[in-house]
Amino acid sequence: MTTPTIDPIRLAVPSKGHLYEGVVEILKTAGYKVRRASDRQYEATIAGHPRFHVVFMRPTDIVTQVEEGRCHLGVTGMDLFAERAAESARTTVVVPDLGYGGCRLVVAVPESWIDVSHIIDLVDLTAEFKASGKTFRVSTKYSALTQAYFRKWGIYYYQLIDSDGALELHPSLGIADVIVDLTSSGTTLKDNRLREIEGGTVLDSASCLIGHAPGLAALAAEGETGPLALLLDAMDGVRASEGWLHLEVVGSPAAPGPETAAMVAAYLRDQGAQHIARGEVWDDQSAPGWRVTALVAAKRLTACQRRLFELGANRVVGLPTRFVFDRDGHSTFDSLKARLSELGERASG
Ligand SMILES: Nc1ncnc2c1ncn2[C@@H]1O[C@H](COP(=O)(O)OP(=O)(O)OP(=O)(O)O)[C@@H](O)[C@H]1O
Ligand SMILES: O=P(O)(O)OC[C@H]1O[C@H](OP(=O)(O)OP(=O)(O)O)[C@H](O)[C@@H]1O
Repeated sequence: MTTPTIDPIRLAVPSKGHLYEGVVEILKTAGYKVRRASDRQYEATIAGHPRFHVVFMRPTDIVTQVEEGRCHLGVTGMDLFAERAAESARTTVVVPDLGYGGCRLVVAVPESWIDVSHIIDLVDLTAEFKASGKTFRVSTKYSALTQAYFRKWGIYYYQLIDSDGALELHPSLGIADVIVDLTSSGTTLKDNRLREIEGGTVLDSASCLIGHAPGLAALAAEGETGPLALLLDAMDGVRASEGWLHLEVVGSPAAPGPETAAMVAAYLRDQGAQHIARGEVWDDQSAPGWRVTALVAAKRLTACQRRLFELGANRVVGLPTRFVFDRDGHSTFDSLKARLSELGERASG
């Protein structure tokens, strides 16, 4: 008798660039360490998770391969998903923002265009170009998003120049009048004497996790202990823990226990701490004391510690958190499962 082979779960990860390291780090923290020998290796396994098979691709190709079902899951930019597959019934967004790769798709004009400060100014300008027999040219890699955005603002008279990179050079070279491109720090626009205009943000983007709906439906059917649920739960736990420390404040036995602990808890609440709990403890001499635990934003702890000592703390410890699971927290797997079953019902009925 032959053992039935189980198909691998194919996860597509950007091979390099802005979106690569963030996901590899999230996966590693979640307990899914990608074993990749070199950055020229385009396939990898995940230690301890033999069902997963990682393939490295360009972020644009990831959208296509997930759409076509060759990959169950893929990490890409929301900008690329929105441009290519937003209306696809087969691709679904599993996690819209993985917490890195943030950038915006914006309309940028030459700095010298002092009369153009708002997107609405392009309505008249493009009409003027047309009236004088000129073509208003817009360079972009995002023609679908640009067209939809311009239509929304009533901008109709322009020609798209499709291009693959270094668009910021196009206005000064006379290839285009304006560009629609990504920005994050703003340095590239500034260094090329371009600027954003008000109302000119076409899209806010971040790294996202997308999936092939029919493939995911089969995996979701394996339930809460199946590999899809375990991966998504682990990623939820990691993302919920990001930026938080597990704080332990231990109080002097000399300070009146319950009252001091209550004051410390109230102070931490004011500082935005979460999941605050307090209780009685005994030191190794059996002297009674108190303890407050909480989740506190890592960036706030240093500024809090002096006040905690003033209130009666003896020791303040901030421990790194790796996973945070909260009974009322968002479950990506549960909401995905609900969405997939809705899609399934719609398709069958
Ligand atoms: N400046 C930026 N800061 C953060 N994220 C960015 C930035 N620029 C682009 N991104 C994100 O990274 C994605 C592109 O990734 P990257 O440029 O690394 O790969 P690529 O598409 O293979 O690049 P190229 O086509 O230029 O070779 C974009 O679609 C966007 O989601
Ligand atoms: O606002 P900034 O922080 O300056 O970032 C913006 C730049 O980042 C991206 O380019 P990328 O580095 O991906 O190079 P590319 O030209 O190959 O796309 C984007 O296309 C911009 O050119």
